[in-house]
Amino acid sequence: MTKYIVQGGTPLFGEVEISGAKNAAVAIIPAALLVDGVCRIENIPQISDVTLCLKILENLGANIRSMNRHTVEIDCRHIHSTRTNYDLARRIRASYYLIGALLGRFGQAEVAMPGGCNFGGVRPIDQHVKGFTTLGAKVTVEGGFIRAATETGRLKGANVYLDVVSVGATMNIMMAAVMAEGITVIESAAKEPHIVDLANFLNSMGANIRGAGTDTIKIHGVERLTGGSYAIIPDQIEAGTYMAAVAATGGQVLVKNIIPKHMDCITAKLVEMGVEVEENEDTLLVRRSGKLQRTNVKTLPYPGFPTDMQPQITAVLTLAEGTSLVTESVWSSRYRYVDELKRMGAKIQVDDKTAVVEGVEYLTGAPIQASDLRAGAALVIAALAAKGRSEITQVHYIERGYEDIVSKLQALGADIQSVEEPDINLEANVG
Ligand SMILES: CC(=O)N[C@H]1[C@@H](OP(=O)(O)OP(=O)(O)OC[C@H]2O[C@@H](n3ccc(=O)[nH]c3=O)[C@H](O)[C@@H]2O)O[C@H](CO)[C@@H](O)[C@@H]1O
Ligand SMILES: C=C(OP(=O)(O)O)C(=O)O
Repeated sequence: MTKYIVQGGTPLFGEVEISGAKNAAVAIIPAALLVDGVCRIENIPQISDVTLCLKILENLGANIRSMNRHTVEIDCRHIHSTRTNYDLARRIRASYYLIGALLGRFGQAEVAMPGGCNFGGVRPIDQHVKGFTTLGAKVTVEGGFIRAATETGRLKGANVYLDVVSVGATMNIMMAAVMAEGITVIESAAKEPHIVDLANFLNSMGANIRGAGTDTIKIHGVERLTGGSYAIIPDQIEAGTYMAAVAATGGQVLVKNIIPKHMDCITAKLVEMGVEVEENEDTLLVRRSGKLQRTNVKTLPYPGFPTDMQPQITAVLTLAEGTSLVTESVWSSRYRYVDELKRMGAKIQVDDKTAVVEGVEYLTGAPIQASDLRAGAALVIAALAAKGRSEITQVHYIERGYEDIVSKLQALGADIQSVEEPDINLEANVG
């Protein structure tokens, strides 16, 4: 079992380089299945979700060459199966993209029901299914697999009106439609930066997608996608997490390799809280010396405040002067980390979708456990700011989405170590 040991209370100083975006990478890698050629993908983050995505593709017959730590070449010219490995696919949320990609290229797909972060509520995929069926596929669930297939081997372009703004459904339907016959229009589409990134990737391989980043996306089906080279955008949420860490601990950090526009929704909130943020071409200088001020935060689809930053900003608000309200409006529930923050002395009351956060003078280190990826990030932030020692367990969740988080924080002066410990066998101690 790996755990992080954090001795908190040290302000962060220095520079941090942001990696490629997880939620773009986990879509673009499956999208390589649509390409009848070699895709060179650069700025791939070294995280466990990416490793899994690559393994799933390899099992389907993709030839994957690692060119360097952040660049892979994926050759999907000789895919031999449209049925994914059950145990691999069920472990990540993004495995749902394999359905759109396989269906779009081969007219059929069999993929395990997706996993991913468990926020304590449901994570439906009905809008994905609605999109596939509107394009002419039959979708069933059998033996834990989602099976999607067309009668003719090729989907037919159509208008898809999403009932909820869904990142996953928007990207999945885009993948399925890229080689469909005719034109597909996705209405009420999500607008996150990774949606634009996926469209740019597919267009660079020969697709014809217009309007990504707006709520109407138009896709002219093409016959074939060929190879090319593409670099993934920087991770908005990883960058936001380091910004939040500086806000919590104090100090000054240059956050490098970012797209400032993508950060506006996060920067604006931190500035309201008294954090100074200086924007340059592809960096943000983040500084906090005075007291943190209270604010209210409501998560919304892009360009609103991202739900994937909600736990991290809440961790910062536990140390702000006054009472803040945090409202989660994307997911029905995403507060499993709150009990862990309370172990550190945070004062938070959750009532349905709203957390009432009463700022405290300081947090104290404690043994705490990550319950999902961003919950884990929030605990790291709290532990860095807290007085004393924290032990964070279940850090494999954190490593799903943060490349080298321990060494990046150490380079900023944080006292954080990753340690391996044998699992405790409770049964062996009985009697
Ligand atoms: C791999 C990946 O990119 N994961 C991100 C993606 O998840 P994911 O794609 O699962 O999230 P969605 O944008 O689809 O979900 C948004 C909302 O729509 C609802 N919904 C979604 C699909 C559907 O078929 N039916 C339905 O009702 C969900 O319950 C949720 O309330 O976007 C979320 C919202 O920004 C992020 O938190 C996740 O980090
Ligand atoms: C919830 C997240 O990821 P996933 O959808 O892959 O579980 C996330 O990135 O915060």
